[in-house]
Amino acid sequence: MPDPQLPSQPAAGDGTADPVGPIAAALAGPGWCVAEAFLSPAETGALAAECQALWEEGGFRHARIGVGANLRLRPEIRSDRVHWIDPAAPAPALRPYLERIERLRLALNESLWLGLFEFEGFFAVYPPGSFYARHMDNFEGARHRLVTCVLYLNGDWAPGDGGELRLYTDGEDPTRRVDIEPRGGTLAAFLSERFPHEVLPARRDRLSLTGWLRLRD
Ligand SMILES: O=C(O)CCC(=O)C(=O)O
Ligand SMILES: [Fe+2]
Repeated sequence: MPDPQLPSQPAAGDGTADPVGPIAAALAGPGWCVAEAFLSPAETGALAAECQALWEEGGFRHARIGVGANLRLRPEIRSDRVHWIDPAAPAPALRPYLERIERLRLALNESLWLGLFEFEGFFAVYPPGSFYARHMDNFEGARHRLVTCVLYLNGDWAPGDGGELRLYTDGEDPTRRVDIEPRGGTLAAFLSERFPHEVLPARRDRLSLTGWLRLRD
């Protein structure tokens, strides 16, 4: 099996490398990948500042799980806070990311015939001690999310800070897993239906932009 850990790449915005092709290839192969420097430090910093400003305005709420009438607060399962993005009016800081995700959507539709229709996503903040227990991204009764994309926004995340994304690479065997550090500018992408995952407790505020390429309702 090819190594799904993509090599560290130059900033995608500097014209020397485009991460979209390798990510699409990794999703078609092992089904998951980690792309460092998916955004440049400046682009990542602008998103972190946007996230911080929304937080200070009181724009976040406790994340819930489930769908429709079954949406529930379950802090014993997840304790992050979220702010959903309005795709019709994205903040300027979101544009470089949304542009790259749109190209990934088109590349996946071309290579894998996934029929991905749109992106939905939210800023997430995991305050110290918060986590998200092992889960799948599609809740009962809704199977529209095909590709999970998580972009990390803390420019100075260090190994002792916790908050790793633990991805179970073989759903049958819980010992087969990778822990992905949430370092600013890194994108973790995986097929939503294939990989259970969890977020280990963060020891400091952990900022991210989580979203899905999904089918039409
Ligand atoms: O932040 C992460 O690393 C993953 C978040 C997640 O699994 C989710 O929001 O469904
Ligand atoms: Fe998830």
